[in-house]
Amino acid sequence: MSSTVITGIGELITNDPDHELATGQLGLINNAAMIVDDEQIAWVGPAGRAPEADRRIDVQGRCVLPAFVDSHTHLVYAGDRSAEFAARMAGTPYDGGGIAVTVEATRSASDDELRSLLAQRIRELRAQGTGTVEIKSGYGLSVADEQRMLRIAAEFTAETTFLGGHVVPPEARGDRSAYVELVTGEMLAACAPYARWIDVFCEPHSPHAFTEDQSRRILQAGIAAGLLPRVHGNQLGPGPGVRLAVELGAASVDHCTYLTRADIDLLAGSDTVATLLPGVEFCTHSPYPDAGALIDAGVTIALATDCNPGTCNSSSMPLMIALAVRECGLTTEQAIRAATVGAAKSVRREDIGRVGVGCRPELIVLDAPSYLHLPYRVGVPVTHPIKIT
Ligand SMILES: N=CN[C@@H](CCC(=O)O)C(=O)O
Ligand SMILES: [Zn+2]
Repeated sequence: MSSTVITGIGELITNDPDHELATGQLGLINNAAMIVDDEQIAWVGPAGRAPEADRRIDVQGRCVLPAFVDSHTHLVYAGDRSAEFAARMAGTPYDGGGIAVTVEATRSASDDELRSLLAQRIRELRAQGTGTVEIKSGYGLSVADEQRMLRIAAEFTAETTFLGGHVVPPEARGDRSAYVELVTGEMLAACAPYARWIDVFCEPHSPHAFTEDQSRRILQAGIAAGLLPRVHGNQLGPGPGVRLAVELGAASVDHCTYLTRADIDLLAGSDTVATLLPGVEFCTHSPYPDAGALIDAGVTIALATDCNPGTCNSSSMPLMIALAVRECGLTTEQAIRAATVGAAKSVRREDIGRVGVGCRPELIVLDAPSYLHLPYRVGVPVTHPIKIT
């Protein structure tokens, strides 16, 4: 096994406020170094005390942080909905209807086409600082198409999510209950071997998505099959998503655009992370969620891109940080925590999103001396993955 010392780190974000040298909520260490072996981080401390290693990377005073965790994406798809984006910028509201357009294009694509589109999207998000990524199905909506989406996604990540309950596909609209039967039966059985998570679009404000009862049935079936629940909720208006997520012990409820005081209190008393997706508000011309109210109540929040062809076709975590700071009431420190350790919690992982002994060496360096440059240099590609081997 070979070891690498990364040194010359002007600012190191550890997200470990308990480290003896760390300060603030980001667990910041100035003039830091770390030792990394092939699999994990082996030592973190001041540059002057770094042990010897086989190889040396000197980042010359730049800022190093854990790679972002993008805990909510829909990256397996074919087709293009840029015209829909243009219509929304002109005032057409989003209701989930465009999902069927992507379903048709995705069903028509071959495995190789989907794999190569996904590989390109993964390259794109890595260049923007993302390490671990969660990927959902949900544009197949037939047994075979959902299964192949997850099979292809699983070639790229361990965080795969079965989203047969995204919308009711066009051919099933005459009998919505029969579609729920399919999702909870044959489709779940075919998909569970390729998925870690189950998700549902629980949204009474969309004619295409699922009611509270249907969503509960879908999530409970997934749980019974060994999958862990997460929920798309409270995106288009107030609704039952948060309540259902907390009731079922979901790791995360995502969107949280429209929350009541009762929703915030429920989240505060639970272990469910509120995942905010401000790129969606940007791309759908919607109001931004009030992240400050969640933080004040003690709720753990995550930030993710929701990268998908309909509501946010961006894989840029730095953009989500900038939007969270500019529009959602977070400090830069809170936004970076949400994009790293908060998002890691939303996929129930402790080995990512932090820099500590035993963590995975998913690290990025900024072309900047300070993390403050992340939202400050909005739109500028300042993130670079650190290649250990
Ligand atoms: N809201 C549901 N699903 C996606 C949008 C998918 C689409 O419009 O294609 C989301 O998270 O925003
Ligand atoms: Zn989504």
